[in-house]
Amino acid sequence: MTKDTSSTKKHTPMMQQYLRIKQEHRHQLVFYRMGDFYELFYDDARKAASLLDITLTARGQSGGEPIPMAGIPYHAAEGYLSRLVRMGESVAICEQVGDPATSKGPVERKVMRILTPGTVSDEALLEERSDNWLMAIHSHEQQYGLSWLDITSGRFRVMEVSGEEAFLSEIQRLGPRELLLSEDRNYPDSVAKRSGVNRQPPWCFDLDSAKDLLTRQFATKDLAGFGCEDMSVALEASGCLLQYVRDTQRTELPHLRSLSVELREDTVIMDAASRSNLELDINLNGGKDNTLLSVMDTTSTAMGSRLMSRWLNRPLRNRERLEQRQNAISELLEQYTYESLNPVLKGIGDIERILARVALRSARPRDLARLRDALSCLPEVQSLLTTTAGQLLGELSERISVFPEEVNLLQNAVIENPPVVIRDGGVIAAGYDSELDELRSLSENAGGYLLELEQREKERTGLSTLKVGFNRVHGYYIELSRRESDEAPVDYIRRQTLKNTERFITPELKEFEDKALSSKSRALSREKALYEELLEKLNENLGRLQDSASAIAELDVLTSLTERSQTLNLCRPELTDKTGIHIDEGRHPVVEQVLDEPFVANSLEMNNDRRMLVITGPNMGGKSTYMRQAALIVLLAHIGSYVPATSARIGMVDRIFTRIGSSDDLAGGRSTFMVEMTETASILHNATQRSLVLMDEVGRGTSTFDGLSLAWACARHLADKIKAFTLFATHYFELTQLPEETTGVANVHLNATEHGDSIVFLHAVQEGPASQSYGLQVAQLAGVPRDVIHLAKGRLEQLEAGESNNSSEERAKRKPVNFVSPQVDMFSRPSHPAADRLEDVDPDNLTPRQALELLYELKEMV
Ligand SMILES: Nc1ncnc2c1ncn2[C@@H]1O[C@H](COP(=O)(O)OP(=O)(O)OP(=O)(O)O)[C@@H](O)[C@H]1O
Repeated sequence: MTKDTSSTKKHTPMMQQYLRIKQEHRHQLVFYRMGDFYELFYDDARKAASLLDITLTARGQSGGEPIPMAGIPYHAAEGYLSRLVRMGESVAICEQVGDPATSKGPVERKVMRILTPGTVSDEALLEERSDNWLMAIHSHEQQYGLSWLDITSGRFRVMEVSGEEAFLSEIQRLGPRELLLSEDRNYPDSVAKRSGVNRQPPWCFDLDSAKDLLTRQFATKDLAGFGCEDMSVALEASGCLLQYVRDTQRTELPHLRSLSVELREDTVIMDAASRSNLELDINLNGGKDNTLLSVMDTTSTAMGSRLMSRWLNRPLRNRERLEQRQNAISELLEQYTYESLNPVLKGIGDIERILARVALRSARPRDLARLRDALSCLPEVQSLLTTTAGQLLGELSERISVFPEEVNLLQNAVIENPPVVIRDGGVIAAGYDSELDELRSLSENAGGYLLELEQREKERTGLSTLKVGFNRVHGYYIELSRRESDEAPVDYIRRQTLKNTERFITPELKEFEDKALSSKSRALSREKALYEELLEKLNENLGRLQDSASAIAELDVLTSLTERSQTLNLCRPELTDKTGIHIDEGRHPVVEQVLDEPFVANSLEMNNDRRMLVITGPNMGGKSTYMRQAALIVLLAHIGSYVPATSARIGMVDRIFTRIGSSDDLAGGRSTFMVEMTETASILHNATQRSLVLMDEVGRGTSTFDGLSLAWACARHLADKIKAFTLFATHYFELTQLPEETTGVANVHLNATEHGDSIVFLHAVQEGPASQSYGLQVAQLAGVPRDVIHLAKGRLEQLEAGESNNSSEERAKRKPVNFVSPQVDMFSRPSHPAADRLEDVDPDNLTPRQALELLYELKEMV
């Protein structure tokens, strides 16, 4: 805060009040209510002006300085709030609670609502198809505790991970909207500088307070039942998170009913880079189209769509569970139940979030109308599922209850199409409450009474211009033209003089006004009380309602997967605990959808004798597509989905790694090559025999020899030491020698043919290495000027001639050396010192790092 706000002493009384409130809400923008405006002052004003592009002005002076101010009209506040929250800002809304008429000094004000990106539950402030995670993190050395909650569903999770990479990958998986970090911990910029980061004092992460808070929330003796009793770092994070939610919501949180532990080992692990490379729900440009989710998600409800996204981001390794999902799909397919389920599910909508708002007592009238319509659909879902025999569908059907009492209650209590807010009433149906009906009839019958009064007064006074009217400021009145106003009877008391008319009130009209207005306001408060009571009644069954909602969401995802399997012609993959991947005529689920021409299906065979495929072929030939389709098929199999192939047998994998494409991480201070090597290092450290690894053009970002050497060393390490299932696409033709050097490696290539001067890509995968590289033809296709192509052709011919002159005979003489691949074995000439150095090396006992260092050493020698 700037110096002009540091002392409250010299400030005006109003500013003193503001500064007191601001002191308690230092991390939030304070919206301070002033009549019809919310005003922001000092730094808040500067920030809001720049974020919202509104005028920064000044409101008088206080403490001897002008007060910077930015104002927002009260009626337009929602739009501005939503923009701020989307930008990751938190806002404290401070209302006038005192009566201006009786206040001495500034009207009493109080913060009534706190909006933060991770705790909003208002529909207008949320993205319908994304989870809205609030996350807290704590750490001790390399042990990280994560706790995350979606207040709009009550989903509350914890996890502990070791090591920064795992920690970063989980944050990327969940993409929290708001992140609570301790003030005394340092985290990498990708975490600490995210939008929505909120630093909390270290004592908020106290373990004992956390346990106390959590057991009170769940009304349990301890946390043993949740399986997280010993996860102290994660519990410290959970405690901070729960306290934060309590502070911002200022209401009970009955929909937070349990805390679940997530274990990384249960899932197919993907690091942050692999996840984004595969474009699961966000494409490489940051958009949402052309992603796996965009193709697979035809769910009928937003809660289903959010679950689908969670499934894709967290593939499972539990084969039994996955087979249950497959069985559910095949059952839905066989019975065509999915076609009948779709429209019913659409009618149910997003009850998960509605129920959360019911729990938070912030449900709007339309939420209740939607809940009423949704609950009325549940019996139909149940009857559609009665014929199922499968385990999972059976389980879901059991979890979906019917709620005749709640439907009845809502049908009787709420009108068919209620208004957006309860503020002005008109929500509770007639006939639901006799007291409300009576109060309403009093105020509604006013019209008839007033007409009768007008008629009566006209007759009594004989004045023809006499009219009875109502005005919001002055209330009821009798109006006479100026001309006739002098003839008003004595009991007419003058209320207001207008240009052409005079307005009066009579004792009778005043008495009626009091009664009518009071009955109106009494009806309104009665209605609000009934509304609260309604929410209360719905909350009595909250647990069962939430269970039904989550089962419906799961059914929705399964129905969507079923529809997709039919429409996209997918097949049921066989899942096995044996290692290996066998895919017949596989397709890339996303590329297939966007191509105008037919997609060329390709098979893939990987087994213990064929663990690495070196993939060559021209640029644009389809190497990346082929590799990604393998990963996406494996991933889809691990969510229980059918896959784009004619048949598939997938050995369960533990991790999927991708080193694909490169982009600079300039903001993070890393060059393309550095990014590439960091990702490669992570793969070499973490891949196992059960991992699927995609390596696309490793080493491209540096000089040819460096790059080739690196690519080669990585490939050897993956093939010889790790024995991971690896697809290795490369333009380094020298790597096609790998199958001769080591076991378990095979060559495949993407084919293309020359057509005159041009090239035709056939996109079919064939055994063996590619025969040539077609780089110049592709450049020509891409529109590189003819002169440049011509120049390049000349240079290529020179290079090729030079190479064949000096190496054809020598090459023949060279015996294959285990360590260096044919084109880099320039060091193996007997007279060279590098050759002696190589003599000392045992290639089988080299770590990748040693191999790289050795290569650099050798390079220095020549
Ligand atoms: N199997 C296929 N069937 C039809 N079209 C395909 C197929 N595979 C790839 N394509 C088309 O070819 C384009 C290029 O594919 P891809 O990016 O996989 O080539 P690449 O060999 O990795 O190229 P580069 O070496 O330049 O990275 C794709 O965008 C797609 O339009």
